[in-house]
Amino acid sequence: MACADATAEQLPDSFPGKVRLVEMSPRDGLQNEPGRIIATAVKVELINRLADCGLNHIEAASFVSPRWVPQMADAAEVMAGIGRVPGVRYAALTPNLKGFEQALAAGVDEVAVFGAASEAFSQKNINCSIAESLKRFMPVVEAARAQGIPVRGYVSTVLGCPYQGDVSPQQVASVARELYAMGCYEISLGDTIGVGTPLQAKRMLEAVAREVPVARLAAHFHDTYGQALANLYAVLEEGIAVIDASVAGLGGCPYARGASGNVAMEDVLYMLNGLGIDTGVSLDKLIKTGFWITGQLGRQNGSKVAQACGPAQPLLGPS
Ligand SMILES: CC(C)(COP(=O)([O-])OP(=O)([O-])OC[C@H]1O[C@@H](n2cnc3c(N)ncnc32)[C@H](O)[C@@H]1OP(=O)([O-])[O-])[C@@H](O)C(=O)NCCC(=O)NCCSC(=O)C[C@@](C)(O)CC(=O)[O-]
Repeated sequence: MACADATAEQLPDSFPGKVRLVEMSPRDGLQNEPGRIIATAVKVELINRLADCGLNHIEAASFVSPRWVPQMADAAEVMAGIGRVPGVRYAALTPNLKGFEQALAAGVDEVAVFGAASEAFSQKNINCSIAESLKRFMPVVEAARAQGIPVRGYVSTVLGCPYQGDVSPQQVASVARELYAMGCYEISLGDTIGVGTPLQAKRMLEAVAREVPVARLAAHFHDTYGQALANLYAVLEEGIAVIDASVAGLGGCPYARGASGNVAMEDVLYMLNGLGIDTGVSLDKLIKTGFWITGQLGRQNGSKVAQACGPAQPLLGPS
């Protein structure tokens, strides 16, 4: 069987017919890369290649404090360097008004505020409580609305926190509700440390869906414990139709100890192709892009599908 041709099965009724894929690698994928600062030109080429794969929603950068996340310090240069493909939405994280103003000047199409369901994680990641973070996001959402820029909202630690352990579905639902009520058009639910399992993911989603329509929710699962695809299948069955993932499974949050990458985009796409769910993305090109970026970073490709299908390409390593 050719790699791009996972056999399409009859789609169960509860599944969405179409899924929007949100590519995380230029931001979530690279923000935690250890060792050396990745060249702006590499980030720019990655984003251009991802757009060429058919991905039309790419989180390209992060306008956060460079002291907190040095890998994202060149966000404005990255935005200035990329080719802007019509129909592709180039998004960026903005934790506060300062970040929003920089993102606006850099010409992003969309911004995202990022909160957490766990107090401890909120403190470690953005240096404030959940309540304070929500207060801080409000002017960002208002300023974005005034400029006609859509705002996405993240809730981290939806299935567990590296600092405080269990997180209740009700707490996730409460933060998601606040972000949605504030004006975020979509809430992305992050299993930041990839500890969740399928029934837990379903229960969490059921609680959130009582507060925010499921059509306004996205799944953002990391694959630390190898559960991400199973968890995605569980939430697809509940109607989730937006999935965040990262080519080659790159990534991890600098403020979540032990967190590995996002679920690999290639693996998600292979599964969706097998379910007959339309995405408009080329698996073949994506696999090539995954090998290209892992070659640039000098690291192994974290996608099982790429490992199974791709030519065993030698790592080029950093030059
Ligand atoms: C939120 C802050 C800024 C608070 O950090 P703070 O230290 O409390 O902020 P502050 O307002 O006191 O400012 C301190 C300094 O930072 C500067 N500053 C302030 N804001 C900005 C900005 N936007 N851009 C550039 N610089 C900024 C500000 O100007 C000042 O500079 P100084 O006067 O000391 O020279 C900080 O904690 C921060 O940047 N955190 C970022 C953390 C981060 O990016 N984490 C990774 C992304 S979240 C994630 O990965 C999870 C997710 C989304 O993928 C979903 C999931 O998987 O769960």
